Amino acid sequence: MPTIECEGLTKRYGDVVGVDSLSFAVEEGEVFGFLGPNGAGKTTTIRTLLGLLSPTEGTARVLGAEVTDEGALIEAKRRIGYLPAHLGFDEGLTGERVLDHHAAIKGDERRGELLELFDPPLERAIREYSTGNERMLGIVQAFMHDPDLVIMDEPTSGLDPLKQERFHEFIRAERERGTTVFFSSHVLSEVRQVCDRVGILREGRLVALEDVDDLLSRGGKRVRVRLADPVSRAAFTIEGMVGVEPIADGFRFTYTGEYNALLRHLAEHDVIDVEIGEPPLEDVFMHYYGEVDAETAEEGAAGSVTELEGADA
Ligand SMILES: Nc1ncnc2c1ncn2[C@@H]1O[C@H](COP(=O)(O)OP(=O)(O)OP(=O)(O)O)[C@@H](O)[C@H]1O
Repeated sequence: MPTIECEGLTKRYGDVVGVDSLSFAVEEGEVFGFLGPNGAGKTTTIRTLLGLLSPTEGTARVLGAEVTDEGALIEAKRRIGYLPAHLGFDEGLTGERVLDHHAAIKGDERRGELLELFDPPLERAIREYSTGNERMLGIVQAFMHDPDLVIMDEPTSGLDPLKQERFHEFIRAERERGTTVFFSSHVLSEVRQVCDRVGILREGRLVALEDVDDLLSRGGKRVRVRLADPVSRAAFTIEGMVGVEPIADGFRFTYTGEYNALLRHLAEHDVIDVEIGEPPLEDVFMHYYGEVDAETAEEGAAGSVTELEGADA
């Protein structure tokens, strides 16, 4: 049984579509990243999964509980940790009281261990907290009852780079412990670092659902080459090169073809320098984020170089 399962999940706010016909499953032990531009429907999905919004159509189950079955969902939520985008803690309480309150409701298996990694000033009132402190308190709260599933809405927003890295390490360790993690993000590098799979949402629809490794391997390589002799872009471009841009003494492009073909091609030129870098995950994501329709994006997901090129333009 998948830990999260949506079938045709649709949420409308009057005439506004929040999410439209979402179908996907998150398996036990997976770390799943949910990406999409502003207004794509990430928060709507998360709030629906937690029973805070009711679906207009379709179904969703978390830990086997239908989200519309209040009794079953209350039971399931004992085993779920939730970190909302807007934390909404009671401003007058100290951090300690917030955690004590949570402990009384859901339990407290791991507070000490978590506070060693994320250390908000527990003795101070929430109104005195910085954004990052509040986020850290939220992380401790989401994990302290040792849940089987943790759902987080943009968990690293407001954390400084050091704390973000600590959070990523922590999530990797959680994965080893077998915790299922579902989180939304705008941060591509964090998804690449910690997720097994990613779903990309655009205008309420799921436009991609795949392994991060597949996404990366299909993304090609970023290449930058400097040449001793001038050559026109048209003459230099071969199959598999995407978004070829002139730079001083050469070109930069994404390469999705066979390595040998590229090396043979480069050997025909007088090469001063060549750099072959990271797969351009950002390009792939920008393709989904950009102003193309969802149908086109799906073709791009199947590996169409032309579509990726179109998105670069
Ligand atoms: N309470 C509401 N009433 C009306 N429309 C809403 C409401 N909440 C969300 N929406 C709309 O639903 C769509 C999806 O919004 P949602 O907040 O789920 O997106 P998101 O992907 O979480 O965005 P962000 O990255 O900006 O947080 C948007 O068009 C938004 O304006």
